[in-house]
Amino acid sequence: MKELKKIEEDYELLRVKNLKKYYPIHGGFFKRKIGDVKAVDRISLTLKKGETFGLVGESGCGKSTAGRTILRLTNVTDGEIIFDNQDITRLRGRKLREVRRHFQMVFQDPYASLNPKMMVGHIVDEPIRNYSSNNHRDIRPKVKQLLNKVGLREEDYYKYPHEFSGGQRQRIGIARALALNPKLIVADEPVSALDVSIQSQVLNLLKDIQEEFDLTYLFIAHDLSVVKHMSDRIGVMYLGNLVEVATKQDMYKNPMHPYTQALTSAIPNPNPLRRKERIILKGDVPSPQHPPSGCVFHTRCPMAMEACKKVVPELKEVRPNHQVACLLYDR
Ligand SMILES: Nc1ncnc2c1ncn2[C@@H]1O[C@H](COP(=O)(O)OP(=O)(O)OP(=O)(O)O)[C@@H](O)[C@H]1O
Repeated sequence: MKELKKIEEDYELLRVKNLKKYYPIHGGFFKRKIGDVKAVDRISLTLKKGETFGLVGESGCGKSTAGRTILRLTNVTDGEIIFDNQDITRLRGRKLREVRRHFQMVFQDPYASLNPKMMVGHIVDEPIRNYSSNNHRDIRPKVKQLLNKVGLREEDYYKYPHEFSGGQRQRIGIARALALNPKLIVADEPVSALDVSIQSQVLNLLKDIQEEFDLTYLFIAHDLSVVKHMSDRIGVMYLGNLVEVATKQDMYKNPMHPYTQALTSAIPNPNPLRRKERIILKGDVPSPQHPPSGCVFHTRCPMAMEACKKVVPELKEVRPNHQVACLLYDR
């Protein structure tokens, strides 16, 4: 089914340019600003209509912050977000609310993200009611239809979240995300809280509804194998920076950034002839409050050169459709 997916190559639904999101740190007696957590530090990416862009990286590298900032759930520190040919970087009030109806987020934890006191039907119809004067009864048929689309039953409308398993709760979250016919969904580790046995069912559901609802996904995960299953292109993040962007095939066959090479070397390969030698990175990820100078990866990079301490590498196309931010390729 995935192979038949139609990506509108020429239509950029989203363009993010030099996006920064810093969280101020306050301290001292007067609670003055004493620094910033540089959660996202100048990332650029584009999403074509209909594609799935996988964003991977270790915990704390800024993936969720990037997703939330792109959807304008938090203010932007610097940079530019163009969605559907509209600059939404600094929209506020009514205009922001209007554009937000085209975005939805599917969260990691289906236990925490659903209001336990609300009936499933009302959880799913809430976004519609937020944007219209319809009442529950007006939209009940549509909501029941949505429940069917995500593999739940019409009777489930009248139940409460605690009556469902983790996988079913994630289906409820997905039905709610579909309620307003969004154009872009950020799925933030949507299966990592679920049993392995049901992860693929939920991933397959996400793929199926992508076709049917004409969706574009930003799919966030720390696990490269999940991203591989879902994505057309993949971006690898390290300490608030995007270090490599490539098609799924290229990213796995020919990773170019030393960080991606280390990540891909950790993926188990059942074929012994294709198994790569595991690259173990030294040290821990530095604090995003005090990121290293130059290339943020240089303190752990097995290939680091003197220049890497000083020069910030730009994300550049080094092969067709393959961008890397690394001085090794900066010729
Ligand atoms: N509201 C906030 N205030 C201050 N710092 C924050 C806030 N949200 C996130 N951070 C910090 O920003 C950095 C990036 O966090 P983020 O959650 O975006 O990373 P992540 O890659 O999604 O990690 P995880 O997979 O663990 O969710 C972390 O150092 C985190 O502590």
